[in-house]
Amino acid sequence: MAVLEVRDLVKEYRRGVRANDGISLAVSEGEFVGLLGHNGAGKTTLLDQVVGLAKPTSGSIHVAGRDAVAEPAFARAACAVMPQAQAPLSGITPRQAITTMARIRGADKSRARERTNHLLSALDIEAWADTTGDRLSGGVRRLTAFGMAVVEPGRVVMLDEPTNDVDPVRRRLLWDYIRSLAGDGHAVLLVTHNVNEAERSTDRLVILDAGHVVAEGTPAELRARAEGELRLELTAATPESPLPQIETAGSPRRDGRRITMPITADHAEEALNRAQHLRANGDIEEFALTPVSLEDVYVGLVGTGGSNGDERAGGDGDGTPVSSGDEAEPAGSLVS
Ligand SMILES: Nc1ncnc2c1ncn2[C@@H]1O[C@H](COP(=O)(O)OP(=O)(O)OP(=O)(O)O)[C@@H](O)[C@H]1O
Repeated sequence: MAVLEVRDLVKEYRRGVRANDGISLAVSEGEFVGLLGHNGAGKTTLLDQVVGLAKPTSGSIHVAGRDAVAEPAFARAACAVMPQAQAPLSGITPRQAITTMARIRGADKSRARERTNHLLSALDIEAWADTTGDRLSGGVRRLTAFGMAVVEPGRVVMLDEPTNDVDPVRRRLLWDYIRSLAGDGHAVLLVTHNVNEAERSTDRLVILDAGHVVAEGTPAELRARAEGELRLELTAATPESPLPQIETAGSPRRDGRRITMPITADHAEEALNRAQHLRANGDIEEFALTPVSLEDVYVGLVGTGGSNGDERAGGDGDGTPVSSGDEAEPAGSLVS
């Protein structure tokens, strides 16, 4: 059953910025959904509207079957939110901040203490439990904010970039904890720019571009949209070196000396042989053949992003697509 249901949501800010432009999505009990999108795609605006911090221009939001726009107090009680901005922790410690949030959200003293200890341990921040906020690192502040949000989680848990500033080891603890929240039946909606981590942990992903949902599905479903199952990454001898003659499953992309080519599994062996030959000739320095990642699909869908689409590079965030222009050949052809 969908605990969070958003339909045709439009949010137009005063100066005419259409931050959400007809978004529909649903998150069910026990489901972990990742929300991806470029800077300014409208992710935070969506979360803000669910808990009444911004009012929709049109469309509807239901939390546990109730109209969240008409009943913002209910929505706030039913949703745990970790905002994007750092929590104001000056003069208070992680232990005090998390315990206080537990009390605000209805826990009695002993439960608040127990939940706080559990979170400090699960996130491995016990060493800083009694250090005041102004002396905490950015990562520990972020983990404290996460603890504050989920100490008494509510039926919906919404997290806006919780892993920012967090070290790789604790980031894993954080992802595991978020996964366990879904395992306990909470509906989890998580905003992130970390496509690879989202791919590993979430049940489903929703990709936003300029206020629209441009794709949604399980990580495997989204990966299946890619051209070819593999990527051949080559480092050319010089930025001017011609594109190597290799049969591709789509348009190669180029970023200086770095060239990325979509390859089908059927052509993998041929592509490797060709790359080895080019390296022996000194035409390329190195190469690697890797399975297609969700990041490849994501970059193909939203590119560098931009609220009016002007900044799009035709599908590549860090490289220049060479599907048109002098060096280009149509997808699926032998490029030279
Ligand atoms: N209070 C506001 N008034 C006017 N425009 C706003 C306001 N808040 C956000 N915007 C604009 O709405 C658009 C969407 O912003 P939003 O913060 O929702 O994006 P986002 O996807 O969360 O971005 P990021 O990944 O950078 O956090 C942007 O163009 C932003 O400048």
